[in-house]
Amino acid sequence: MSTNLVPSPKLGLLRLPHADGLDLPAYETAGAAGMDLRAALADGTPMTLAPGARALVPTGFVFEIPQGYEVQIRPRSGLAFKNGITCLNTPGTIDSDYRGEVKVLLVNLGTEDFVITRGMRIAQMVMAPVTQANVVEIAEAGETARGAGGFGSTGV
Ligand SMILES: O=c1ccn([C@H]2C[C@H](O)[C@@H](COP(=O)(O)OP(=O)(O)OP(=O)(O)O)O2)c(=O)[nH]1
Ligand SMILES: [Mg+2]
Repeated sequence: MSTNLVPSPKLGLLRLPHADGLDLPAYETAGAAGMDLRAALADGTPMTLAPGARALVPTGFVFEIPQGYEVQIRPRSGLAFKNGITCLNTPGTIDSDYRGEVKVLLVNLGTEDFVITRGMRIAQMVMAPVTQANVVEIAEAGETARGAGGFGSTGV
């Protein structure tokens, strides 16, 4: 259930045949920012990620994201802490006009094999507003106190 004061934007989820029977992503608590994504692997054919290996894991859903929004795919902290499993391209970006299956790019940064089974919650998705910039090429960039200082220029 949404606790937002403004109406929640609609996120369409198109279930693909290999997601048959899997729970829809859902907010697990009233204030959750993300919804967990499940591995839509065939039953009985788990995927093993060896240390250092990466794999694209299917979620079994096509998203219909409203224009003006994106979906970010982020790691789950429990898997990262316990198993060294994270999303290689975090945060993954799902464009509002993408109509392919959403997949999760997992990498095993741990020291043990990690076995992914059907229905396992492998990552989370956060829907967020995006602003498309009006890009203009300029001749000079306006002066600021920071100038070109960065990468630790303000000290520790
Ligand atoms: O974790 C991810 C990241 C991306 N995508 C899908 C949706 C996204 O809209 C599309 C393109 O992603 P991105 O722009 O990050 O990849 P790219 O390498 O720039 O590919 P493209 O040239 O297709 O944009 O791939 C996923 O399913 N999972
Ligand atoms: Mg791209």
